[in-house]
Amino acid sequence: MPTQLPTPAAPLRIGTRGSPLALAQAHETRDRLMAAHGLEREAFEIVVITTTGDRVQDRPLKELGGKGLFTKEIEEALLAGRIDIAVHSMKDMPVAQPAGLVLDCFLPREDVRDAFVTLEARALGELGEGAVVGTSSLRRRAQLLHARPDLKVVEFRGNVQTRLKKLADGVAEATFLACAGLKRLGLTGEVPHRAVEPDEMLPAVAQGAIGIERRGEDTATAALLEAIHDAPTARRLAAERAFLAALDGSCQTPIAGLAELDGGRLRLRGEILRTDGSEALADDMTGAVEDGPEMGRAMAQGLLARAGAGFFDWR
Ligand SMILES: NCc1[nH]cc(CCC(=O)O)c1CC(=O)O
Repeated sequence: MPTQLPTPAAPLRIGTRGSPLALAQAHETRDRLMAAHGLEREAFEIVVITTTGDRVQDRPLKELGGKGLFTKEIEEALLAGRIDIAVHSMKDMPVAQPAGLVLDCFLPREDVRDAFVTLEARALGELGEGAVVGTSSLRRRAQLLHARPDLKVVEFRGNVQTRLKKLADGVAEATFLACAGLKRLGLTGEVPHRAVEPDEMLPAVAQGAIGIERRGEDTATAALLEAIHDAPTARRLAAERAFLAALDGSCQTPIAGLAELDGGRLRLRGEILRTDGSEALADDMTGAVEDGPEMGRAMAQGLLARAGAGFFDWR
C-alpha cells in the first residue's frame, strides 16, 4: 500500500505547545519527516495549543495536580481531528494514553543529563554551604537535598531567560535544566552550565526523548511516522516507563530512571526518594533488551518492598 503523503493543499497538522522548546521539537519532527519523505515545508502546518501548564504561571506545578498538565488540551485536539500528530517531551507524558490515541513513534534521544546552571558555570560539588538552588522539579529537589542537606531549595519556574535573570538578581545561585532542552534550543554555548553525570544525579524517566502521538485508527499517519522512528529509544523508554508506571509515578513525583543499551544488553537504573531528600533508594539491573519492561516492573516492586509503608509522601 503506497503511503498517502501530505501536500500543501492537505498538510499534516502538527500540534504542539507554544514554548520555544516545544516549537523546536515540532520543527525537528517536521524536518525529519520532510527529509524522510522528500516533502516540502508547505506540506506541514504547525498548530500551537495552549495547555493548563502553560496558562498557570503563578503557582507551583504540583499544586495543579499531577498528570497531563502539558498534554490534555493537545490530546483533545488530536481526538477531535483538529491536528494529525502531537509532538511531546516524553518526560511530561503520563504512562498511559487516552483511548483512541497511540504513542509509539520516538525520535532519536538527545543528551539525557541534567545541566547544572550557575552564572560562573561552576560544578555541582562547588556549591558553598547553605547555597540557594531554584527548581520546580520534585526529583531534582529531593536528589539535591539528599546529597546536600545544607542547601536551600526554592521554587523556580519559567523559561531559560527568566531563570538566568533570577540568577543574576540573586534569587538563587543555581538552577537545573535538561541538557536536551539546551541543545534543542541551540543555547548550549549561551547558558553557563555543567552537565551532571547520571551517577551523580539520575535523570527523569524519558528525559531527552521526543514522542509523537496520533490517532490509533490513522494508519496513513502511522506509515508516515515509521520512517522517523528510533527503535533503540523505544526500547529504553519501554523499560523506564514500565518502572514509572509500576510506581504509579508521573513527572511530578521524586522518581528517576535511566535505561541504556550496551551491545545486546539493557542496563536500567532507578531511584525513588522522599520529597524532603531524607531517604533515597536506588537499584541497578542489567538484562536482555526485550526484557526491559519486565525489569522495570521488577525494579519498582523491589524498591517498593524496600521502602515499606511510610516512605511515600507522594504515592
Ligand atoms: N518538565 C518540563 C520539561 N519537559 C522536558 C524538558 C526538557 C527536555 C527534555 O527532557 O526532553 C523540560 C524542562 C527541563 O527539565 O529543563
